[in-house]
Amino acid sequence: MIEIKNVTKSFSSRRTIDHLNLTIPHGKIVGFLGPNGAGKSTTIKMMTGILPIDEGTITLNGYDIEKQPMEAKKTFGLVPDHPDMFLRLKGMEYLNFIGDIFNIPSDIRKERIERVTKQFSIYTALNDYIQTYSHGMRQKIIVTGVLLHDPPIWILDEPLTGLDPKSSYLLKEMLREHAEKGNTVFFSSHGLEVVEQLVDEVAIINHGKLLFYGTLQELREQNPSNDSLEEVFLEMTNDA
Ligand SMILES: Nc1ncnc2c1ncn2[C@@H]1O[C@H](COP(=O)(O)OP(=O)(O)OP(=O)(O)O)[C@@H](O)[C@H]1O
Repeated sequence: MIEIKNVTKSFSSRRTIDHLNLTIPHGKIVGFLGPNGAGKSTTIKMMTGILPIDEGTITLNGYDIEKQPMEAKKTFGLVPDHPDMFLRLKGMEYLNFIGDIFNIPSDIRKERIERVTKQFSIYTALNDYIQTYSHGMRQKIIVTGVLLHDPPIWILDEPLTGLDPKSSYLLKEMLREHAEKGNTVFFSSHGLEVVEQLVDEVAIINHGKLLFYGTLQELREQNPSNDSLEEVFLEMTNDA
């Protein structure tokens, strides 16, 4: 479970996140929607301890990300929007680094790395430098790292951008399976079709404020005059 309580964040006195309250429960896939600049990545960066919070608190499975960062960080895996990290490591070195940090026994490590990287078709690239990987391959190596330590909470910032259809399908299956086991999956997306296929609930923000949180069914019931999720979304986030 992720609990965001009254969180505010400003950049150079411009308020980007404005008293945001949101609880992401166990056992659900929650999609995080909002137009460009709405504050999705900023929220995810505060959730994961990358950016400090100005006001309010964020807890992950009960651990405060600012007061108990070590405990909180053990409970989640993050797939960031720009997967351009550890470029000077080879794929296998990166995965072993993750395995060492999270004390994953070598037999489990070997089995998970082999299984997931073969599914993602990056097994044969594990001895290449991440620098040489495409955007999609970089995403896949980070997702493999998350699956390697298998934390209860998965947080993903636009995870499907740049993935080929097979990998995108596979990742969606993995997200569903993770939530079905009672875990928490929270991902931001601009792909409304993906959201419609995958999520149990959606959170919609604009200008750092929560506009809606609930199921797609509830969203439709609240907006009966619009036929599609696209129309609901456009009307809800229309600034004109
Ligand atoms: N480090 C920063 N310094 C100054 N302003 C920032 C910083 N990070 C984000 N912002 C601003 O905060 C606002 C929200 O940005 P954010 O990246 O959270 O939006 P987003 O919803 O993820 O957008 P997108 O869908 O385009 O990725 C934007 O106006 C952005 O310019």
